[in-house]
Amino acid sequence: MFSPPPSWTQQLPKPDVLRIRQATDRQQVLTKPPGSLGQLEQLAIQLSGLQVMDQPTVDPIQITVFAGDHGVCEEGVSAFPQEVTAQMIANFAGGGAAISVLAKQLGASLEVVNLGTVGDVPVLAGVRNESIAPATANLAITMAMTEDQAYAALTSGDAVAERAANAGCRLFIGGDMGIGNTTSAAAMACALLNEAPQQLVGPGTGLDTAGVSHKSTVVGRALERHGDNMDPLAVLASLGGFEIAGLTGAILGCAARGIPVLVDGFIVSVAALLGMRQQPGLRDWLLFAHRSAEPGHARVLEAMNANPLLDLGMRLGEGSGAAVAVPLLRAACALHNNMASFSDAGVSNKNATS
Ligand SMILES: Cc1cc2ncn([C@H]3O[C@H](COP(=O)(O)O)[C@@H](O)[C@H]3O)c2cc1C
Ligand SMILES: O=C(O)c1cccnc1
Repeated sequence: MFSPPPSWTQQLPKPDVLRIRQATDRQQVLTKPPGSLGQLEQLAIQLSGLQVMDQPTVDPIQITVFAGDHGVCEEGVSAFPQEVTAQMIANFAGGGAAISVLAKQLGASLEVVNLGTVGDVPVLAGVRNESIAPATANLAITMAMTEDQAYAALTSGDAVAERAANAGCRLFIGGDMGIGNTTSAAAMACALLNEAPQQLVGPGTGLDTAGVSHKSTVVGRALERHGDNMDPLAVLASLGGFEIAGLTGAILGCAARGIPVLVDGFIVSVAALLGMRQQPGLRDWLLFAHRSAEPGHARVLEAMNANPLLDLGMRLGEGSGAAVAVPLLRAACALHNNMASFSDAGVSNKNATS
């Protein structure tokens, strides 16, 4: 009955080669030794190619936090109780969550898409209730969701991208809220990367050593049930979360509509990895903000050949690490767009012979 959004299967656009060449040439003639702005140069060039703009910009920014609860919480895999998911949705809307503060500081638009929580979520400004079910099923013992539920979550994510494109968004940041989601993301990453749970399972919100060991056992049971099927939809339905599926749908949907995506931490990276397994061309559209302290993130980044901008020991989710990296992208664009060239400024360029 349900089907995936078009961005799940249709060819994604590619970066504009002409803009990439022009932006690369421009970086060579700005008043600095070539390459001296390091990754900031590459960021501006990538954004110019993706946005098909001579003067790249990251504004306006859309931040969307996807929320969903996880049946696997009944295995005792999180340091926090499940009702926190719904309570945090109210906190996002009330302005008190980390991402609320950061979005306000950046002047970015923030919305929450609730794909299903155990706790009640009242009608709140800035929160869309698109509940699929109160929670996923316990992935340690059964499929987390049906294929139809996975399609519904992917479609909610795609609709976020559609609204962002209609609003003229130039940069998308996805965030996650779902107690238990580091278990789901670790299980998905193990399945996609053929890794053992011990390699990718970490403390999440703050489990102690015994807690992490128990969580690894739970992920191991899930992987045994799941088998070695690496098909992205199968991995998502079997081991995923509604909010992770929503993130994948939004990330693919943004790429399909020409919007670059600044990837946050462990959870969002696993959603992006899943999207890349379905659509390898997605990689072009991703910028990587930070390396989360959640230990599995490094391996997931490596699988995407990603070298993130920041390593601040953050491990929150919500899109917070991506939000913190936005000023670097703004700096990259400002430098690219506003620096003088050697000829404009009358500065002697590098000796042709040296
Ligand atoms: C108050 C609070 C705010 C959060 N914001 C994001 N997370 C993050 O932590 C959770 C994942 O960790 P685990 O798998 O250990 O439950 C997710 O909700 C994630 O978004 C939070 C967690 C808490 C407790
Ligand atoms: O890096 C993340 O996305 C993360 C880490 C811990 C808890 N929640 C999210």
